[in-house]
Amino acid sequence: MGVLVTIEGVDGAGKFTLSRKLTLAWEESGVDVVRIGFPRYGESVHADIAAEALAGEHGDLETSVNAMAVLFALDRSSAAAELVKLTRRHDVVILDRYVASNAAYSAARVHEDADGPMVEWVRALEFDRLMLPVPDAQVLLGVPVELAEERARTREQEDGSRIRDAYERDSGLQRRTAAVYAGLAEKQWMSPWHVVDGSPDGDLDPVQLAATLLNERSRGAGVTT
Ligand SMILES: Nc1ncnc2c1ncn2[C@@H]1O[C@H](COP(=O)(O)OP(=O)(O)OP(=O)(O)O)[C@@H](O)[C@H]1O
Ligand SMILES: Cc1cn([C@H]2C[C@H](O)[C@@H](COP(=O)(O)O)O2)c(=O)[nH]c1=O
Repeated sequence: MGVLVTIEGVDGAGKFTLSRKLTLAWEESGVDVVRIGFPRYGESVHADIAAEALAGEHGDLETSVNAMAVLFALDRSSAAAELVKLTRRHDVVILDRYVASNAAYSAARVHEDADGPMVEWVRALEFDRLMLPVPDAQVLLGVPVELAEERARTREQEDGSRIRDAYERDSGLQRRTAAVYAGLAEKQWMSPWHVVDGSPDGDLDPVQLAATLLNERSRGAGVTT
């Protein structure tokens, strides 16, 4: 079995960029890696409806925290069998966002923390009911929220197809989401977490991180909730 690794963080933190650097580092050392990003826009109707809701379509759908979370969860559910298969066939499967995104954003939307009922609801829905595979390791890419917001704004100006959605425009939500993520990492929610500093003066070394993550399966992932 390969290692199932996730990258988590607020919007604009640099998750996609980091997942590419990690993928490159693994490939350069001969590790067989596959990368998947959630939500799976263009591949999953649930993901596309969620994106449309965040862009203002579908009436009051976006106002329901649980309905949005169920859409994101169903997107993952329809990829569950494939995830298990990929983890058997490759050394590493790296996911850009996964279940912890739903836990962090949903809890933040209802002003709860990592110990609240929303995080437990997401855990029961996705891991118990939908039986999604539990990651071997989760990486929290920490950057100051102001920097992440600035990056998302710049990306919007440079790429007309990346218009900021309702969550990205909500500074309070981004701050609360960062706090819930910190709480999930602190309690090592579901699997070991690695908190890395993605700020410009941080000491993030993708090559070193890639090596550390590769060892997670052999370390034997302990599960805490
Ligand atoms: N280390 C970095 N230094 C400078 N700019 C960066 C860095 N990492 C990412 N960026 C830039 O910040 C923007 C957001 O990065 P990226 O798309 O990787 O973030 P993300 O966390 O995947 O975003 P989202 O969750 O909103 O899709 C991009 O324009 C990217 O080029
Ligand atoms: C996967 C997932 C995502 N979200 C949130 C996080 C973002 O604000 C939006 C869209 O995701 P993207 O990475 O910016 O394309 O949705 C969420 O609340 N729950 C999830 O499971």
